[in-house]
Amino acid sequence: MTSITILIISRDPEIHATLQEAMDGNPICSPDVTTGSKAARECLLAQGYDLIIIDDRNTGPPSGDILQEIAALRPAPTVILIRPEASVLQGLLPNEPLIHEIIGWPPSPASLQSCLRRALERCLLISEKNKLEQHCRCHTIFSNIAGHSTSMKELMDTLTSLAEGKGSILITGESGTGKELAARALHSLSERSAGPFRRLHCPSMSEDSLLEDLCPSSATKKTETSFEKAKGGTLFLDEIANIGPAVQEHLEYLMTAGPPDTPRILMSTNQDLSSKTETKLFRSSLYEKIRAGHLHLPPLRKRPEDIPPLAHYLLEKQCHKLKKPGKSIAPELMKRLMAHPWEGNIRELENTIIHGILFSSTQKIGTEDVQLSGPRPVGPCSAALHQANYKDAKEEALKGFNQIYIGRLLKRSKGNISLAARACGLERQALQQIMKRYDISPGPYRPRTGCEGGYPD
Ligand SMILES: Nc1ncnc2c1ncn2[C@@H]1O[C@H](COP(=O)(O)OP(=O)(O)OP(=O)(O)O)[C@@H](O)[C@H]1O
Repeated sequence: MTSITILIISRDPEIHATLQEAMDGNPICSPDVTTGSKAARECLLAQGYDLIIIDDRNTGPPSGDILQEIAALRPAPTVILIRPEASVLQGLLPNEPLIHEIIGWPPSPASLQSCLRRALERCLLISEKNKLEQHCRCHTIFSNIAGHSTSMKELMDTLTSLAEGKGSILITGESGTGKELAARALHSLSERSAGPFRRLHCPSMSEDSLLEDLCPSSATKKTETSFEKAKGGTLFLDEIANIGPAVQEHLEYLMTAGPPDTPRILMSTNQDLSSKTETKLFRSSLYEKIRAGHLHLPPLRKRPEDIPPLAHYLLEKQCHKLKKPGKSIAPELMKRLMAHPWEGNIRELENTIIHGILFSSTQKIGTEDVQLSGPRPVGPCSAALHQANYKDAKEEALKGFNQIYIGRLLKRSKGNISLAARACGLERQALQQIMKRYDISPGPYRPRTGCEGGYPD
């Protein structure tokens, strides 16, 4: 049976007793009682409530501060306000939209019963609606996550239960294992799913701007900080391993004593934070806090049984995205995919599939349509290179690598730069810059007439 969590905020023991008596015998009620605003705040931080009853009789204007904090809670609770009897009739209250029922005190037993009944019915309906929405969300979210190995099933279970909590979560795993996908799933499955999801890519920000962005408000920043934009939702700090000491300290403050409207904080890393704490590069007190909620994504090579479902899922997804007719994977290619070590994990698999879609000329993608072993290292062993200084030798090796690698891409794309860029996971402009730097022209790879199957850029 659904149980309704209730918080009664009142200094008056008579109110506690009367309300508890009115609810007595109702098995769905489990009221917590608190006497002052400070204790109430602690309760609100610790858990979510379906129903909050606030005694507002002796405090002048209706408890503005606490009401403001309640207004920021997600999901929004049902709120009952207890007022001195006379003031019930005194027009609208400043926070009227937040308040669902007002009880004039002392109430008649009948009016108290009916007010509580209405509020509890409302809470039950909201809880049923939330459950249904959660069920639909799970279905949609999990249909975007492929893989049915035992480790993937365990991962889904951990993800679902972590999503239901309120604490911060650390997502670890090698590059390309799906950490960002997991962060988005955690947000979508959480009770904050209606709120915003903001991602901060830590390595691409300076310590100062990261610090500024993590502030509830910042005098120096003209635009809203990411913290503000993520209020009521989730803030995802991607790649936190190298954040500076000041950011680490502020993060720890947010996680321990941040304001109640602090967004839920998710973090990711592909590094070993525990060894970073040993070398004092990462605050051990922060590490202890963030690893309390931990989700680890195993590398693809440790779950080869996930490769076929992932390959099929990514094939369908990318054919749709690239507006290509449905294709299939030849059995020989699937065998090669299963045997490949996938150091770049699912992102590498996805890029391989994109390559196959773009370069296969039939409906079936075969081994000849993909590049699994990557280009062979070029030139570094030549005698001439060994005589050059390090900088020149490196530049020469890079030139050779780029000419062969990009040359092969352009050959396959018949000189089409956009297509070549997409196949290797670069932006068109970035590929063009590299081509310019290493003096690579698409001309020789283009068909001689405009109608020999070349693609317009
Ligand atoms: N289980 C999965 N099912 C379907 N697609 C997946 C799965 N895991 C990852 N992907 C896809 O693989 C790609 C890489 O995933 P993502 O960006 O989440 O990895 P990451 O671990 O955050 O990578 P990085 O550390 O390099 O930032 C994305 O396109 C993502 O949608």
